Amino acid sequence: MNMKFVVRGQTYYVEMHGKGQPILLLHGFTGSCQTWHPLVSMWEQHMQCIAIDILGHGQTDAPSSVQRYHIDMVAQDVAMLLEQLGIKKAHVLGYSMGGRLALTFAVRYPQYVQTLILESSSPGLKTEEERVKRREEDERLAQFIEQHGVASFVDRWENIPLFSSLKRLSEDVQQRLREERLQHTAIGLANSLRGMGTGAQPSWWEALPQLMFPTLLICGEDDEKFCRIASEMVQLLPNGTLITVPNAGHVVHLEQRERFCTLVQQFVLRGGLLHGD
Ligand SMILES: C=C(O[C@H]1C=C[C@H](C(=O)CCC(=O)O)[C@@H](C(=O)O)[C@@H]1O)C(=O)O
Repeated sequence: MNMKFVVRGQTYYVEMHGKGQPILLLHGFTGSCQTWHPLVSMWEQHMQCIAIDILGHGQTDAPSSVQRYHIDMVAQDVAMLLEQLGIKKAHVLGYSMGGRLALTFAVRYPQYVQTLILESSSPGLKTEEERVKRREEDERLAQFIEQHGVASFVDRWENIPLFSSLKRLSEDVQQRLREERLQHTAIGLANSLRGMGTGAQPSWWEALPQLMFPTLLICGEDDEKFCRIASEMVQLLPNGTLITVPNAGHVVHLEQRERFCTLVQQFVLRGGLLHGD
């Protein structure tokens, strides 16, 4: 079921599939609800899947004001969307940028969170020096998008080292991912980087020890950077589990779809426990 909701003047596109325990699905930068389509068919028998196009992405509005994309603003939008949907508590799954949003949402609105699942994500950058440097990098990337267009940006983006393992996937899967990345507007992607990029958000490193709900961190074995981040995060989480998935890089849900699906479903249906816990 596809719906649109207005939240503080912004129209959000939402897809809902299945029945059972609600799970909120938050895609990554250049993603959309389509990110989850290959997985929902396996989850919908047991979980009510609620996917959102994040501000600036897909069929959700892409406002011109950078401030509107601040990750705290978007997390509040998510809370208001759940209220409109009548959902008091949900499992929350975020991939990459969507994981940073999921973590922001969990820190700000823990009352809504049953369990938290973060795929290839981070709590942000620890120091203001790192954040300033990253904001400058993301500003340059945002200007590239605006000056050269989304297609040129996607050509560049899909070839960064972080996604090198995706070349192992079939042409069909790679083409579908490319088409998902191409659907957005330049202003939406550029302002998403400026407003909710890794350098623009607060650091949640010091908030991790306060997160009492079960938290599952998933990273791909070949994604050294985000496995390193996850290994540090799990030490700080009171109820954290880290699963490193072999033969996968940053996009675990694509590169090891069955394993990812099973991990998430087991974690959700067992209330935050995994086999052998
Ligand atoms: C390249 C880095 O940062 C980017 C990498 C991943 C994030 C993401 O959401 C990518 C999703 C995708 O394209 O499949 C993105 C983000 O969190 O906004 C980061 O900009 C890096 O080395 O940190």
